Amino acid sequence: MEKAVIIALDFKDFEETRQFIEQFDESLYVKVGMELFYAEGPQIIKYLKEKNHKIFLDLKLHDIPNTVKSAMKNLAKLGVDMVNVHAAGTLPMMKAAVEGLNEGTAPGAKRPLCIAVTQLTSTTEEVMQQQILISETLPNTVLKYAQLTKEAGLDGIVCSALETKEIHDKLGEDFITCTPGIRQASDSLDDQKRVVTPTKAKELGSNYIVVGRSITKSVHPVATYRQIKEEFLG
Ligand SMILES: O=C(O)c1cc(=O)[nH]c(=O)n1[C@@H]1O[C@H](COP(=O)(O)O)[C@@H](O)[C@H]1O
Repeated sequence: MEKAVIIALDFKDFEETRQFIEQFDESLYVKVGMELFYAEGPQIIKYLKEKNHKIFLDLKLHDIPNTVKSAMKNLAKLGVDMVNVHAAGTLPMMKAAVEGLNEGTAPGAKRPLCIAVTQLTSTTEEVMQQQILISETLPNTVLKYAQLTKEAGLDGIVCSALETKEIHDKLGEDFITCTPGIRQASDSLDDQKRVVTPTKAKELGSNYIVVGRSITKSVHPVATYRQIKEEFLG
């Protein structure tokens, strides 16, 4: 199973992104989320692909099955490596997402991996129970959503590294766990709640860690990236 540090390019526009990317001379795995994609659209994907970076397009689709299917068909045409949905969209929506991706992927090309967000790493069990009105525990909710995700034919989930081990134990090592909410011990948590260090995420078996502000707001982004990569993959 592939393991990688994915850098979240949470920048306001193309220019900020270009300035960040040009500091690196190696091929990266980057994440383009709502902020950057809504500002720049497909041209940002084209730029990153031309620079030979792998791309996780994180738009967290959550709508009726027909809409998600059509949207995924269009996203597949961008030639990205990974996309995602919210598992809360339920089984029919997730199945439709995969159908759309299959239809949109060019013949002979590899369809983008598709993963589902279980519970956001900014959510605590208390908030989930009191505001989303899910009465289960958080680990049970993540597990149930992960089971539905697998049943729908997706490749894995987004969760906290805190949940990775149980997911791999129950659903197999091949089922991808992509884990944001990564912080070094000395970092500020910001809006994240279920937080893990890169070293701990490695121990717990995460396939991908997603790291944004710890790298992008660092005084030395390249050095910080290499250090996190060494901790997670080394
Ligand atoms: O799907 C995601 O990537 C995601 C899911 C989740 O549960 N939590 C989460 O933080 N993310 C994304 O991961 C990145 C984390 O950024 P930092 O908190 O700056 O490291 C952001 O781009 C979020 O949009």
